[in-house]
Amino acid sequence: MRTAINTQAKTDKSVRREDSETQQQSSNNAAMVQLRSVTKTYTNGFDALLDVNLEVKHKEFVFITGPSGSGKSTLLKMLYGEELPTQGEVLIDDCNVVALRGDRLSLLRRRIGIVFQDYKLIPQRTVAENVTFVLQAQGYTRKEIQRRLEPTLKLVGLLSKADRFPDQLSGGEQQRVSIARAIVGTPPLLLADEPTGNLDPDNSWQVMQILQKLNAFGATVIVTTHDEQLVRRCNHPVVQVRDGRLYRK
Ligand SMILES: Nc1ncnc2c1ncn2[C@@H]1O[C@H](COP(=O)(O)OP(=O)(O)OP(=O)(O)O)[C@@H](O)[C@H]1O
Repeated sequence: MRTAINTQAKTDKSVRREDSETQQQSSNNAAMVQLRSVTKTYTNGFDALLDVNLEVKHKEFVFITGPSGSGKSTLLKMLYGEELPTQGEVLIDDCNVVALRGDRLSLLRRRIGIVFQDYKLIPQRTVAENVTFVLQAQGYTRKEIQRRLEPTLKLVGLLSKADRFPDQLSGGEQQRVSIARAIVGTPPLLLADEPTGNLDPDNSWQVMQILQKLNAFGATVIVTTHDEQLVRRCNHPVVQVRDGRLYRK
């Protein structure tokens, strides 16, 4: 198991623009994600994470487990800059998330795909539109968007449902749309926060198989889950969060 819970020296590089270039440059042994002595205290004084250290290497697949309220979502939120640590450093590919603002934070976020438990699809938009609207906002050409859309929908098994609206899909299908949206920009890092929390065992397994396939293609994948059975079924490193501290299982 390459996942290490440790402390390392400080580095801060600028966000690199080209995903594919960065992926090629990254060796398997380089850290994709590092938390260094991270504490998160919410404004009400609650310590959600306490002096936490974590390292996830490029191309690893790691589960984050732990009881409800233990700090799993807080940990993921800090990786994409939704929450800032009260103390410590959060590094993505050696880039200090805490120091980023504006465009540089937006560029970093383009390199991170995020999947949520509740899908967060736009009801008035079709599957294809839900998957591609971020690319449109980022200024991709129509040709490039089309080039990316078809293989992405194929990968999640929804090519035939590109013109459906979210309320015409099952929960499992909606979650697969949200995975397609997260990966259509080919981010090297994929974060999934309880992606199977609303799904039955069959759909959960389907989602896990897609995430594992993306990992086999080279993405670093971090998944939070309560589902011990699912964790046991997959052979990936597990980090448990308990009372704001991390434990390797
Ligand atoms: N904005 C906030 N302000 C204050 N406390 C918060 C805030 N967000 C989360 N918390 C608290 O921090 C703790 C960790 O929350 P977090 O959502 O990270 O837990 P979790 O492990 O993801 O839980 P679950 O599995 O139920 O989603 C909880 O006790 C929660 O109540």
